[in-house]
Amino acid sequence: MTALGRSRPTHVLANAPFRRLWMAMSVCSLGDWLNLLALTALAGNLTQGDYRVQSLAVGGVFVAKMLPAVLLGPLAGVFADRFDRRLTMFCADLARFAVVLSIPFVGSYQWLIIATVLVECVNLFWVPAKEATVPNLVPKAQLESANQLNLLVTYGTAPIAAMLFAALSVAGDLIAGIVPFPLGRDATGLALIVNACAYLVSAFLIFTLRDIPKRDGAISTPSVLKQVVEGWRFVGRDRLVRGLVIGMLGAFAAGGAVVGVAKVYVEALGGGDAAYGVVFGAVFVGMALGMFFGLRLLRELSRRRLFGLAITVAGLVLVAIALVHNLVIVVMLTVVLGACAGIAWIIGYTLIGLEVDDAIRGRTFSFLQSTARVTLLLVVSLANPLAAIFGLHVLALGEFSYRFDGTNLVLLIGGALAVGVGVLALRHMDDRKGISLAADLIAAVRGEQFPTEAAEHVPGLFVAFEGGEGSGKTTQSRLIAIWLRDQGFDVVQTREPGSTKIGMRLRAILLDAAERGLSARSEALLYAADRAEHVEKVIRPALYRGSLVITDRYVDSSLAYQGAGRALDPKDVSKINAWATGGLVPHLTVLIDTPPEVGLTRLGGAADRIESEPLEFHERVRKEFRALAAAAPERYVVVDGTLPQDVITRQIQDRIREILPDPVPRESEDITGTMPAIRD
Ligand SMILES: Nc1ncnc2c1ncn2[C@@H]1O[C@H](COP(=O)(O)OP(=O)(O)O)[C@@H](O)[C@H]1O
Ligand SMILES: Cc1cn([C@H]2C[C@H](O)[C@@H](COP(=O)(O)OP(=O)(O)O)O2)c(=O)[nH]c1=O
Repeated sequence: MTALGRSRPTHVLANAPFRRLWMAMSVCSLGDWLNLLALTALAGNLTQGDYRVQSLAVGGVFVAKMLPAVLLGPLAGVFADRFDRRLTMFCADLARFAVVLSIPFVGSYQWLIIATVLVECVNLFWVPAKEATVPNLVPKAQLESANQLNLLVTYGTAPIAAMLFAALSVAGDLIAGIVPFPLGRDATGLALIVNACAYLVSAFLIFTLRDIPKRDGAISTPSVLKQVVEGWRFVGRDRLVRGLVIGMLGAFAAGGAVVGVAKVYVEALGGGDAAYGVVFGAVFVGMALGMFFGLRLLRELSRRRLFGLAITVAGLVLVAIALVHNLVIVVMLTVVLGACAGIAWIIGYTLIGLEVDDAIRGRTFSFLQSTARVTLLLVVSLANPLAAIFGLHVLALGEFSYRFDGTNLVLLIGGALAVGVGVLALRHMDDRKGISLAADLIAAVRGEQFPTEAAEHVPGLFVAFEGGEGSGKTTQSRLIAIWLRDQGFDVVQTREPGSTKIGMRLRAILLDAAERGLSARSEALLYAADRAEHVEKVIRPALYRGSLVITDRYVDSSLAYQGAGRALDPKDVSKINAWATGGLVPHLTVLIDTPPEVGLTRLGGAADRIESEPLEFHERVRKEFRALAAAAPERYVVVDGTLPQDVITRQIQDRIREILPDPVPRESEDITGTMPAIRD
């Protein structure tokens, strides 16, 4: 999406030859979608009567449409390379025109399938020739915009084609009512004629496009299967990407299930070809709505959570579609389904763009595209045969009878799968563990941000040490960490600022005594930035491994030093820190309360930027620490820092002992059975 800002796609269209090619592509895309709709509808109409035969017939069209690309794709790429591209595209368009036009005139299912395979074989020449031509017509800097426009017409024409198909069906029925319709058995003939004409228009546009060079460089069309296998090797390694890819494919499959069985399903509900067009279009209209408006909705919800949620809801909606036998409700639900799938796609794409390393981003995208094709092929080619095998059942419940057929079953399975994938994605990539989804959702609906994390829900144990300069935090946190390790706990001892790579740089800026000009606000933001890194890279991962995390300073330091010390609004400091930490609160905070006169005299070496603040500053800091502890005594232990070290240590140990988990987690006790428990 960022590319839109860099070079507007309209600039590419200012380029006359590309504009002409783009128009040809648009017309062809519209024709392709119309073709898919008309052929599946015609296949269904030609085999009306037997439910199983009809399901298989519609499924056959999908298989005939997809198989040539999978089997012959790479081969055709090599051939397409040897011919003049303009001539290739021109002849391909003429051939497609002739073959598509013949379908309604012949009007038999066998010819429909043969013609479909022929058209797809011709497409195998047209598509690589077009792909190879675009870089010749467009300067490199605008290639990305050109590809976006390309994508826009590839999918953007689908709802237009669906609506056109519905309109043509109605018009066809009307004409057939007045004069017996001569072409084919029904109104799909009209759609196929329009489809054939679209290819003819494209042929004309291409013919007049003299700028297409004969050939230039090789066209490479790697095998789809090879792309998938190789892509997974890179993509499968990363947990986040794995979650995203599985989720996006789940969303894709859910949409595919509806598209695959829509014709037979709509007919079972009493709808004709026009209704089929409407349901088909509803998926794409919903998708477009989801992509454009979905992200504005629930702006405050974590994107990763919204992603999983959208897929889960899509699954539930699909289940409802499977069970409700009312065409109007089904169309409305289909729009919702499309919207959920659209939201999932756009979040997935954006997250991959933002969070996946540069080095594997390109591969991830191309992996996704090729896997999406294979998924779609599998879903649509399995959906109809599965529906056919299951056949038609009518459940009689007293006076009521409930129809449940193969398409219902397919939609039900698709829905259940999507729910499973959605829940998996929610679990796999949750960035707000410990906060219930419901609480998060309610907050997001109200427009509130980041409800505080209830510390009890985080696995592991999180203890923070706080206090003024020289109060003895470092000494005590070290002693406590040793004591805990001795008991068999996995302990991560860390501190702020500066426990991450970025944090070390921030620390250098923050504590450099020469850095006098730093404003209070930027100081607060830099400490928060360090904390955000610290939480994401060190603390959270350790807690979720079940470790005990001991940190020397945390949010309270910012509230005390920046809030009270620098006199910033405590609410603001609290808010940026809640954002930075995702609301992570320690289970226990140990405050070592030492008067600044005492603490400051303990320090050796040159004073850093903060240490060299006047005494009143440190007094304010101390007061704030004590106020924070007094406000939530259950989460604090306050010890007198002037006491001898060993006395302080014992006091802290006594308090921590109360909240220590069992060193051997219950699950592993179950597994290990008779293994002795770990003692000293
Ligand atoms: N309870 C105590 N009594 C006296 N000196 C102490 C005590 N605790 C720590 N010290 C000493 O004070 C100095 C600062 O302690 P340190 O743990 O580094 O404080 P902080 O991390 O809070 O700045 C160290 O030299 C340490 O040995
Ligand atoms: C974490 C944090 C530290 N600070 C200050 C307090 C300390 O003077 C300094 C941290 O330096 P450090 O050398 O770690 O001091 P200490 O041993 O006392 O912890 O940064 C803030 O002002 N805000 C914060 O949020």
